[in-house]
Amino acid sequence: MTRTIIAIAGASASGKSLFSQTIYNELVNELEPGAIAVIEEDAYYKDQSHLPFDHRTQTNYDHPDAFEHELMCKHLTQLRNGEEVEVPTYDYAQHTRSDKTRTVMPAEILIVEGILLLSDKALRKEFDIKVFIDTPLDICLMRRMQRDMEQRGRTLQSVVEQYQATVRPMFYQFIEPSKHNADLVVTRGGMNRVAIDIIKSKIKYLLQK
Ligand SMILES: Nc1ncnc2c1ncn2[C@@H]1O[C@H](COP(=O)(O)OP(=O)(O)O)[C@@H](O)[C@H]1O
Ligand SMILES: O=c1ccn([C@@H]2O[C@H](COP(=O)(O)O)[C@@H](O)[C@H]2O)c(=O)[nH]1
Repeated sequence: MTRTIIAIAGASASGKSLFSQTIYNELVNELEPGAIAVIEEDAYYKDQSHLPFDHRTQTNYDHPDAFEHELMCKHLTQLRNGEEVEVPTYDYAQHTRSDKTRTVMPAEILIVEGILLLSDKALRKEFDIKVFIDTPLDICLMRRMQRDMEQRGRTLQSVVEQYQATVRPMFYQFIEPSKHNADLVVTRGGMNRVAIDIIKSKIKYLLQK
């Protein structure tokens, strides 16, 4: 069986999750059970439970070193080879992994979404289709403020400070340059109906082959 791994990369709050989840939700009931799955790069943030909470708030979460990309690569290889994997789960409010894992079965179509997927050479080799969600950074910041305060237990001050200290500089150092590794660059992210339909058509085509 040929399996296809699709990477959806882009800035924080650019709409990667919305784009990925829209494709997944619109296809999941149409396809054979288990044909499609989604994995988040955020699940592979390093475990920091050995560090005091104050130290964890100081981590640069937008630098590649914050992730266990080796484990992610290993899991993608296992999934491609037809093996199930235990994906970690991440707690944004506690800034560390939770003690639960999520079992992911080897789907024919695997969508992977995350900020630094296209900046890592080893990870890039795992992807058959590479998409970059290209959303202006000021719009990402507005969305991130709202989302992080509502869903990730953050204050406005902490979002702004982190944005200036790491999120913005790391975007220019790592994420934006990685756009050139993409096969497709998508504007308007999760609301780009044409782009969503193109990826859906490609997935259906691959599953018919
Ligand atoms: N095109 C869009 N228009 C309006 N809101 C959007 C759009 N794309 C994403 N959002 C919202 O912005 C927030 C961040 O989007 P999300 O998909 O979680 O970003 P990412 O996964 O890139 O961090 C979410 O609350 C989401 O619903
Ligand atoms: O403990 C953490 C872990 C991550 N972050 C921020 O999350 C984003 C990546 O997630 P998206 O869903 O793509 O926005 C990244 O920019 C980190 O800064 C965090 O704040 N705290």
